[in-house]
Amino acid sequence: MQNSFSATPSRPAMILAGVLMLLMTAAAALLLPYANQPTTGSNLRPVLITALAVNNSIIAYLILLHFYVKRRPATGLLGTAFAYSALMSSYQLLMLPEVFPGQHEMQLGSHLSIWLWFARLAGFAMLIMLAMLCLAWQPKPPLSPRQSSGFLLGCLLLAVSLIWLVTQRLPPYLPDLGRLVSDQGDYKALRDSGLLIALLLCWGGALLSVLLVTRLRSAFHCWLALCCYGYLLYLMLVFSSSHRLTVGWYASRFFEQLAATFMLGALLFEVFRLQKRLQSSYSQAYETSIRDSLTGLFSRRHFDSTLDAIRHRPPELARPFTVLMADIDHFKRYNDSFGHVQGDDCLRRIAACMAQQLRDGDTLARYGGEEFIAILDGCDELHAAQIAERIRSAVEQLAIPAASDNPAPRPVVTVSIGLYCQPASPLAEEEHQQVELADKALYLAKHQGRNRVCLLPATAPTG
Ligand SMILES: Nc1nc2c(ncn2[C@@H]2O[C@H](COP(=O)(O)OP(=O)(O)OP(=O)(O)O)[C@@H](O)[C@H]2O)c(=O)[nH]1
Repeated sequence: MQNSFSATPSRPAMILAGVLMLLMTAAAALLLPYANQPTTGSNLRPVLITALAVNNSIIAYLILLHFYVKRRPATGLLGTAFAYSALMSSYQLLMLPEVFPGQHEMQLGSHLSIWLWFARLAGFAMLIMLAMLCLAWQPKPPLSPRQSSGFLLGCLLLAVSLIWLVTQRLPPYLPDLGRLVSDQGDYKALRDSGLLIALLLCWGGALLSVLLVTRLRSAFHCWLALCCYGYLLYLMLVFSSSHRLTVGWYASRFFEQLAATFMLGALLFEVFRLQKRLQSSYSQAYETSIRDSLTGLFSRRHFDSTLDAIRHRPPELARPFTVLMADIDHFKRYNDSFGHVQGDDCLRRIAACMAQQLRDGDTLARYGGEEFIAILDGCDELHAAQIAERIRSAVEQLAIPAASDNPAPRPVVTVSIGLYCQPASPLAEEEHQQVELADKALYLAKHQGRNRVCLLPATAPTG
């Protein structure tokens, strides 16, 4: 069930839902004494039913999309409940005399009008209860993609057949409901007929099933419960007034709209939350993909793409840059003496030390094994040599004890550094040639006795 709408309600969300529930109750209680007061307002029935149909269609669409992702049958049924309500509202709208005044066959008689209203509300509540029942018995693994397509089709068929049954098949067999509402909009008789009690029981059942099955463990279910509560207040206000277009009549419609608005708000919030989660997972995945897991420096792949971007920038933005390649001296001996775990620690300390010596805009990466590489953008030979010397000296000053068989004069871990400075007007044109040249400089540094910086002149042959 938690997988269906996963976010546990946060404290502020619970408080907001609680406050809204209290406000709704207080507003309904305040309005009750004036429920029968007539208003001078015009008949907004078509507008209100249109709003309801649109809102419920969007809600159904969003829930069914959620079902398509999570493939939980209960979610499919819940979407069906809202789709049913939306379709029934649309049907009711098309039949209103105010919408097609000339089309007599389209106009609702009181009999059909009451029946459609009753069937929409009762069917909606029962479908919510069915969804909750399904949630309580829901099998743990979600449906397979094929099963979920079949289930979705089944759900839509269920909604459409229910509507067909309600609108086309059942009306001739129903007792005459027309007498329950007079032409002047007096529905006192409807109030006393037992239909309202039946609707109250349906929505009470729906609210109870949401509370019992979900125990409000997710934010979405909190709002679903509030939606059911909104429908209960709606029915109470219908109960307390006896005429159309009275304060109670308008207030009841307001609560019905409010119930739909809560659901829409909750679903849009789910979408927003999902987008936020997606964004943060993407950022996390991207960060992981460009980082070396041991040292936290950039990965070789990221270095390559950065170098590529620098190499291909437009000529008007071209400026010199330096490729710096550093390699820990006699690291094999270090590993052999102290073991790989301590070797890893040594790599991490040297990586952090090197990163400290560079500017924010420089790209420092682990090139592989005990080799590091950096791009010092906008850095000419003079500055690059100073920075490289600073790095070399900082690593030496870390004073990490070297292996006992290290032939260096000072028994600490050191690095050799090779530099290649690329002037603004390129000498080395081929892909990765700057790296090859920096590697060549590093080889020279090793050859000349290690723990030193060697710079390959930019005028060196590029072959
Ligand atoms: N602990 C540890 N060792 C690594 C890692 N990657 C590479 N190495 C070790 O680094 C050592 C590199 O050895 P060599 O390529 O012979 O170079 P060197 O001993 O540093 O000698 P010079 O470079 O010539 O000074 C090998 O022993 C590798 O096992 C790593 O991630 N962790």
